[in-house]
Amino acid sequence: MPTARGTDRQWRPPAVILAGGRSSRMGSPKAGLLLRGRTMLDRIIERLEPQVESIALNLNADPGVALPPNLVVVADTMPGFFGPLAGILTAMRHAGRTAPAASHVLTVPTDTPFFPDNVASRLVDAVTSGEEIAVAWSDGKMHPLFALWPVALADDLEAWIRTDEKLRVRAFIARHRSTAVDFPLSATKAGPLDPFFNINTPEQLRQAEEWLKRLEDHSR
Ligand SMILES: Nc1nc2c(ncn2[C@@H]2O[C@H](COP(=O)(O)OP(=O)(O)OP(=O)(O)O)[C@@H](O)[C@H]2O)c(=O)[nH]1
Ligand SMILES: [Mg+2]
Repeated sequence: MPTARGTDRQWRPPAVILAGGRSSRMGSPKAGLLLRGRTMLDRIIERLEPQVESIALNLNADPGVALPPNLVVVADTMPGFFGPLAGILTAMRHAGRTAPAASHVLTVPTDTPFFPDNVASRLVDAVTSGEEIAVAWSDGKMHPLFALWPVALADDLEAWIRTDEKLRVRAFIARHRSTAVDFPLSATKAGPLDPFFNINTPEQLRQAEEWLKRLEDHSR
């Protein structure tokens, strides 16, 4: 079974980009936001593509931007905006359908454009069984949407979404075997950058623009 460490170190997981939320703090869909002239989605795909076997986009509304023509789009299997866990469930179901040999599926949110270029391989290396979740950390914080999810947990997750009131990703992780994978701050010419810098608001978009400007200025 192409699972992980011990069986196939080169294994690349299927991946799903999570863009199914309402973007209420930002006010417009985050996948289509421009960051120094390129969409967040383009930036995420470019970084993710070399790391994974396949990419699908989880989306529940108009992204507000033209999508790459070959990109597979999957809406939540449980409609109703149940939050990120609904996107994770959709990712598990999608992988179960399209990559039946895969033990795990990787999720990456659409609003974190500087994520590490080895996030997939480090998470894959960390799991020791088909039942274990691997989740990214940096700077003492968990980033629960950067995780490798056992596809076999889909039915359990669906039942949890139907019954739990808070629907917190961390609480779901806590119910299962998981392993934490710590990532260092990225050493850039403009100083240390948390690779999981997350853009939820117009102010954070401005800060990300500022980062990119500094990085580009320093590389000249
Ligand atoms: N599939 C799905 N994904 C969701 C849902 N709600 C949030 N997400 C995803 O979860 C991740 C983190 O969510 P937030 O950063 O809070 O994004 P959001 O909910 O769109 O934004 P806010 O409305 O401002 O909270 C993003 O990648 C979202 O796309 C949902 O109901 N369904
Ligand atoms: Mg939200």
